[in-house]
Amino acid sequence: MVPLQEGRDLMPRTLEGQITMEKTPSYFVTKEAPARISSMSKGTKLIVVVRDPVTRAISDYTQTLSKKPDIPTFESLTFKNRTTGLIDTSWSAIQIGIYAKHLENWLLYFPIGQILFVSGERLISDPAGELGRVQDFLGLKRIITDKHFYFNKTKGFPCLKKAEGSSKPHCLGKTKGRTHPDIDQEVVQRLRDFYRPFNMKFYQMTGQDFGWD
Ligand SMILES: Nc1ncnc2c1ncn2[C@@H]1O[C@H](COP(=O)(O)OS(=O)(=O)O)[C@@H](OP(=O)(O)O)[C@H]1O
Repeated sequence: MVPLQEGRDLMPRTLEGQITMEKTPSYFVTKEAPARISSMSKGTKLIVVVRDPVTRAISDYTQTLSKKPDIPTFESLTFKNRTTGLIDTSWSAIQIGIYAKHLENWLLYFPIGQILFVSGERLISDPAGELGRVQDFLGLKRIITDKHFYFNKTKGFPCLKKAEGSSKPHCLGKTKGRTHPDIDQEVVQRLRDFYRPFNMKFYQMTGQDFGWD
């Protein structure tokens, strides 16, 4: 994360009728981020894309594995002690998915109405619907609709019919939508049990049921 003044200097000036956006996934889990952003601009609207924390952890691991193929297995990193089933909550892949805990930190500085939670699952199954919510939240006209997307069977994900400034279709790159390794189902179940209470708390805090169970 860049220091506040530097971060502000890097941001372009926002004129009347413009919206300045900044995307840094790690902000949601960075302890100092809410205070820093709030002191820069209290009215900032925040958008967080969340997905099932178990799939998120496996996705995170898959990304690391692609860069460092020699890391231990997902199963061995998950536990502090496999025999007792004690989960290693200090492993970032696990820690990041405890959304309720991170959200508590943001609610010290921002009202819940200023944060939009986008479902990662619906972003795939109904991209236009989810982007409709984003446009409404930002006070924009619903310009992006169903017409802008098609389902790419090879990629297995929705893609844009036409990329901005181009007449060609555009999918996200090779690093998005990687095949995940098969994980021991017992470990997956243990993680489901671990996250359940945090997920319930998160649904309660956001007033949204993300259907992760
Ligand atoms: N349209 C489309 N195409 C490809 N991928 C899609 C799409 N929509 C959502 N996703 C999901 O986005 C996941 C990658 O996002 P990340 O959060 O890792 O992105 S980022 O690196 O933090 O910017 C990526 O996770 P993985 O499947 O684990 O790669 C996808 O599940």
